[in-house]
Amino acid sequence: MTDTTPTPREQLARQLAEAVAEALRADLATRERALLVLSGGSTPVPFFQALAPMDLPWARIEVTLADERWVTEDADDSNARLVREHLLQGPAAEATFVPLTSAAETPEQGVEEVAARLAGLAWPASAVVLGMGGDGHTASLFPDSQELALALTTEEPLVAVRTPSQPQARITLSAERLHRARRHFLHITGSDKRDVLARALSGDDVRELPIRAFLACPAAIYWAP
Ligand SMILES: O=C(O)[C@H](O)[C@@H](O)[C@H](O)[C@H](O)COP(=O)(O)O
Repeated sequence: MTDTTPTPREQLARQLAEAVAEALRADLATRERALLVLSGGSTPVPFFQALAPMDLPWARIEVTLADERWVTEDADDSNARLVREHLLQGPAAEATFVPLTSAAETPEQGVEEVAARLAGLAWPASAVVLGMGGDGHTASLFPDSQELALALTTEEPLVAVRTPSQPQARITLSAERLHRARRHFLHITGSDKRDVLARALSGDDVRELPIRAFLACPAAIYWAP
């Protein structure tokens, strides 16, 4: 007899999907369109898979990314590919997805075009779902990035980011634009990230642990072992 009890991480993904769906429904009760900002990486996949089949007016929902690696959409490490493969399936395929890359060689060359693309979306976002790396980064706001100070202070929506800890050039929503949301969710799993979160909650230096810029938005923390 196979055990069908969901794991803590599967339960977490489902609870987060229900909370995000509820946020979208609430906003769409009074607005024509709603915007959802998602992070990439590995953690969100079960969340995307739990959200995709939900009964939502997907044709009125816009989806974009908190950040992206500056790679083609068919690359293994493309966040756009992750969203298309795990979220924009079935009912959710009706959503409007706005990727953060262009045909430009570099994010520095592409940032203006992508910013123009974002301008027409339904800001403030209904929800921003953030992840977190072991170094306390979120989106592509990395402690070892020379663009971190700019990304934390600029009024511009997007920043091109290069950082020694990452193999690819990246583009990220700025802290200002990530804050332009009605709700923030932090989706993390495992004991290592729990310990990083504990450190982040016990200090104030955002440059040391950039996730700190979003812990008092307020943020709903979705963590499972
Ligand atoms: O492009 C990315 O990689 C994400 O947007 C990034 O900010 C992610 O949320 C963290 O790196 C955690 O990634 P994992 O979920 O893979 O640990």
